[in-house]
Amino acid sequence: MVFWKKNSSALPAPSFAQGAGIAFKNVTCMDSEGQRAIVSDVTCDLKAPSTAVLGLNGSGKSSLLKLVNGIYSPAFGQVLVDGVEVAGHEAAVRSRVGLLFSNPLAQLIMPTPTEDVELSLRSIIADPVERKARALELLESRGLGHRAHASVYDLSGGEQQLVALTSVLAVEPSILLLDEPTTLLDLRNRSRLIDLLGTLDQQLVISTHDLELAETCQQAIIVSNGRVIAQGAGPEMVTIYRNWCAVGFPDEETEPAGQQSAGSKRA
Ligand SMILES: Nc1ncnc2c1ncn2[C@@H]1O[C@H](COP(=O)(O)OP(=O)(O)OP(=O)(O)O)[C@@H](O)[C@H]1O
Repeated sequence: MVFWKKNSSALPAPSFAQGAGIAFKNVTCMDSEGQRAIVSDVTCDLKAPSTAVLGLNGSGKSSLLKLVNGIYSPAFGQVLVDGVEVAGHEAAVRSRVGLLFSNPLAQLIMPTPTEDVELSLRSIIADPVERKARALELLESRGLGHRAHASVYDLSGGEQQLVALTSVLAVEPSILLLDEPTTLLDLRNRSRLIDLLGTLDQQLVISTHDLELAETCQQAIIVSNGRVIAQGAGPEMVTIYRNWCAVGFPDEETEPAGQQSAGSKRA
């Protein structure tokens, strides 16, 4: 696996085609040791306003998201974001693609919400006074004004998630990748987050085990053993996925129910 190369920003600024979406072209990504494909020959276009990525634990969902914003690089094939290949343009792509982790503490790196959002704004607002004012305004708009100067460790999980989302959205990316965004939330905060996602202008790609959330997405893909094995309308894919979870996936050998293990069998 190849990680982001710092000198990529030296390349000429690429011209993005707004709305072209995400394209995987015969993408294979190897694990850190280069021994095993964690994503195998994936070809698909993600253009819908919202796409759910469904799959069992370890099927490769997060790895697909990491390929889109250049945290992981393909060993073979190409990943395109709005018509621009991610490899070689990682910095430019990251300014267009926000990624929200399932555990907000994995991405809140500053001591307080205000400082975290300010850090995010550094790339677009040079003046520190203006930056702080904007950070406070954004936190206020998400109902977090009263927690703006608290320690991020003193926030509830739901508040941490909202701060992380505020930081990611502060730079107005055109695509938002969300990795299991509802996993750590209670029912109320889960509903609030789903409602909030419905108001965003960004193209959303959501890796999730939350099938109700997946049903709200226009599109869904089903990932199994690092391959995209189905793509279609969100609700239709959820029905198919539920069935495969019960009876076995097409690329698994038949095993007695309850004994199937993710990643252990190949078609
Ligand atoms: N950097 C890495 N080095 C080695 N193996 C990796 C790496 N990243 C992912 N993997 C492996 O690739 C497989 C897919 O991982 P991934 O995190 O993409 O799955 P997932 O579908 O998101 O799983 P979950 O639903 O449990 O979060 C797993 O077996 C995982 O251990």
